[in-house]
Amino acid sequence: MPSHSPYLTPLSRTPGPRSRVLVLGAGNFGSCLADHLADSEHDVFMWSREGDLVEHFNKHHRNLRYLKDHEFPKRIQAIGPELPSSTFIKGIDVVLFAIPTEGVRVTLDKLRPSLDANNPPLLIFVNKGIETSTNQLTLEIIADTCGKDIARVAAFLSGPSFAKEIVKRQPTMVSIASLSDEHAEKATAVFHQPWFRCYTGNDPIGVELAGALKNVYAIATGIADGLGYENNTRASLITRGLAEMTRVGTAYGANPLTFLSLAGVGDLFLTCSSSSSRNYTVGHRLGKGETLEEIIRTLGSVAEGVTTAKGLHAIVAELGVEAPIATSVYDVLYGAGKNVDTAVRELMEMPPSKELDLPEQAGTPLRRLMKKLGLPVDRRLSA
Ligand SMILES: NC(=O)C1=CN([C@@H]2O[C@H](COP(=O)(O)OP(=O)(O)OC[C@H]3O[C@@H](n4cnc5c(N)ncnc54)[C@H](O)[C@@H]3O)[C@@H](O)[C@H]2O)C=CC1
Ligand SMILES: O=C(CO)COP(=O)(O)O
Repeated sequence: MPSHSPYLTPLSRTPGPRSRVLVLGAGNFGSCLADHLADSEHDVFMWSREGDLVEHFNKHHRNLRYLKDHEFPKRIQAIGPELPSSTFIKGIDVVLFAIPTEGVRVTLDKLRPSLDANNPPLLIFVNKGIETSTNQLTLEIIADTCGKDIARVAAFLSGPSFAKEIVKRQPTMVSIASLSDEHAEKATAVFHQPWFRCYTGNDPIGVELAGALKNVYAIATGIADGLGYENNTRASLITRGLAEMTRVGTAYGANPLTFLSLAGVGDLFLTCSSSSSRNYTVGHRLGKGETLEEIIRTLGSVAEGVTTAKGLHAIVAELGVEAPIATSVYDVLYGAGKNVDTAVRELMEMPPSKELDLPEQAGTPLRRLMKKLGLPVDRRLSA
């Protein structure tokens, strides 16, 4: 059972349909969601590419490297390091991708021959990033690797959800979006519990962009905090970060309201204001004077904002939108050693501008994607 404070009443489970779920990735988030799903009485198989972790997990019901203090339910079976066979996958109802974005394409490529395009398992993605080699979001990667039938029904779960709090059954709320309303509802039925409320939506591109971009702004607030700036600065960066995210998202074709959702401002606020966030921590340590190489070497876990800052920089250039905070983060991480203090000063010395402005031309990347998927663009487009 999860370890609650004795003063908190644990929320009880709501019985629901039982599924056979394959969780890909046994890091912080994969193992935390495997725990949640097993506690929701699903049959859970958790794949890891780390053979020693698999062996140790099945013997001791503990994860060798992540969430080390937590004892996992015995009904989770770890598998790996090889990906499961086609026959195994044919018996699976839900495949949950909980690996970093950089690993999604190659994993989908390997799984594709096992996926029946006419009757695929429900595919749910929780990664929050932009692929660096293509500057694509995961929905675009799915369309490339698996084709339109699978991309049209993929679902995306995102929102303010630190793994270490979910395993303690702290009340948590997330967004689940898909181009298919039916599949967003199916994914919700798999995850929803009184301690883990899921809200459905039909803007997966907005949900994905919000989840990926907030990591870059968390690096920015971490830098400011690390430098010694205080609450006014952090609140201002979060708010201007939200304006930037909404502007980029709208130009991409997302619904601007998505940035006011759990996946949007909810996760932005969480990640930009807590030292539990790896992305915030990267920024904080940069602000304190450490080098990026040293931070990455010792972090022990992925901070997607570091790679996403590159993809975002390219998208901002392609769409021609203003994103000064994202540009500053990119310059600090990759721009000829720009000093963090200089980056903050340059932001503060920009000329005054309108507070809320959305781009007039919206949706080119989304139009491209919807055309590829053979779907109408009208109700998805923000402007
Ligand atoms: N930790 C958290 O609280 C949350 C994490 N996320 C997102 O979930 C994704 C995974 O994050 P974490 O589990 O926290 O990361 P982690 O660093 O704790 O674990 C990553 C896992 O993925 C595996 N992995 C890494 N690269 C891989 C590849 N190329 N192919 C196959 N497996 C690979 C690792 O072996 C490890 O099992 C990220 O996109 C993150 O932004 C989303 C919400 C909350
Ligand atoms: O996305 C997260 C919580 O919702 C986790 O954030 P970090 O990856 O910065 O730890």
